[in-house]
Amino acid sequence: MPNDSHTLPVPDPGVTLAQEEPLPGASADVFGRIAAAPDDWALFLDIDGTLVDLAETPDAIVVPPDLPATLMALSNRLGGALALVTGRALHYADVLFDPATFPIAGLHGAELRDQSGAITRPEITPAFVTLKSELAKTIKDWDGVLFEDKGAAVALHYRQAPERCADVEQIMRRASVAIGGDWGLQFGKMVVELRPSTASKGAAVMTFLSQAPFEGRKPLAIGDDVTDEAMFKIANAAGGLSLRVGPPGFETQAQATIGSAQAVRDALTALATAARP
Ligand SMILES: O=P(O)(O)OC[C@H]1O[C@H](O[C@H]2O[C@H](CO)[C@@H](O)[C@H](O)[C@H]2O)[C@H](O)[C@@H](O)[C@@H]1O
Ligand SMILES: [Mg+2]
Repeated sequence: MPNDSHTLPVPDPGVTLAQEEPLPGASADVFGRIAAAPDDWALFLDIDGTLVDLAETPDAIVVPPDLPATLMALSNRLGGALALVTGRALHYADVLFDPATFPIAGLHGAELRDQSGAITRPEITPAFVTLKSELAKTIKDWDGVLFEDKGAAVALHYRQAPERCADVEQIMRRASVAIGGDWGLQFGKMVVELRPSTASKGAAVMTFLSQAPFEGRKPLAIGDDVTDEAMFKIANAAGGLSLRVGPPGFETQAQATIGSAQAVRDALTALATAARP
C-alpha cells in the first residue's frame, strides 16, 4: 500500500514554505510526497499564471505543445483525480488543452463539469447581457483596455493601460451596483471582473472532493492569484497542500510558494513520468 512517508526522485522545483509557522504536515517536498503516493492525492490546477505564463492579452497565452499530453498522463497516474479550476470560461479552457479534457470549474467556480461530463452553468440574464454591452460601449475608446466577454462573467483588462486602473475599478464598481447581488466583483492581475456571486474556487474544490474520483483523496491546490486563495483554504482544511506561484514572502493562505509557471510545469512533468512507487 503506497504511503507518503518516503519520497521518489522528483527534481526539486524550488518550493519555499510560505508561513513562518507552517500548518501541520506542510512540506517543501510537495511533489515528492505525491510521487510516493499518487493514489492518495487529487490535483486542482489554476490555468493563467500557473500552467501557462501570463501574457499581455488574454488571447496571447501560449500553451506549450506537450502540456495537454503531460496533464493527461498525470491525470491517468492519479486515477483521473486532476481538475482545472480557472477564471476562464469552460469552453475557452477546453480549446486551450484540446484534445485533452478534464473535470473543470470555470468562471472562478461558477461553471462546473464533473468527471461524468455533467455540466452546471449559471443563468445569463437579459439584464446582464445589457450591462455587458453598455460596458463594451463605454470602454471602446479607452486605449489599451480590453473587454472580455465570458458569458456569465465579464472582465475588463488594463495590463496594456495601467494608468486606467482607477477608471476600470470605478466603472466596474458602478456596474456591480447596477446589476445587483447576483454578480460580484472579482479583482485579479491587471483585471477587474464581474462574476456570478455564488462563484468560488473553494466551493468548486469542495464539490469535486465530494465526488469520485476525487473523494477520499488529499487535495493539492496550485494557483497564482487572489481568486485561488479560496481553494488554498479548502485544501488546507482538508489536510492537503497548497502552493502559490510567485515570489516567497507574498501574503497568502498557501502553505508554500513556487517560483514560476515554468517551475510548475517542470514539476508536473516529472510527476507524470516518475517511476511508480
Ligand atoms: O484563474 P485563472 O485560470 O488564472 O484565470 C484568471 C484570469 O486569467 C486571464 O487573465 C489573466 O491572464 C491574461 C493572460 O496572461 C493576462 O493578460 C491578464 O492580465 C490576467 O488578468 C483571463 O483573461 C481571465 O478571464 C481569467 O479570469
Ligand atoms: Mg491564475
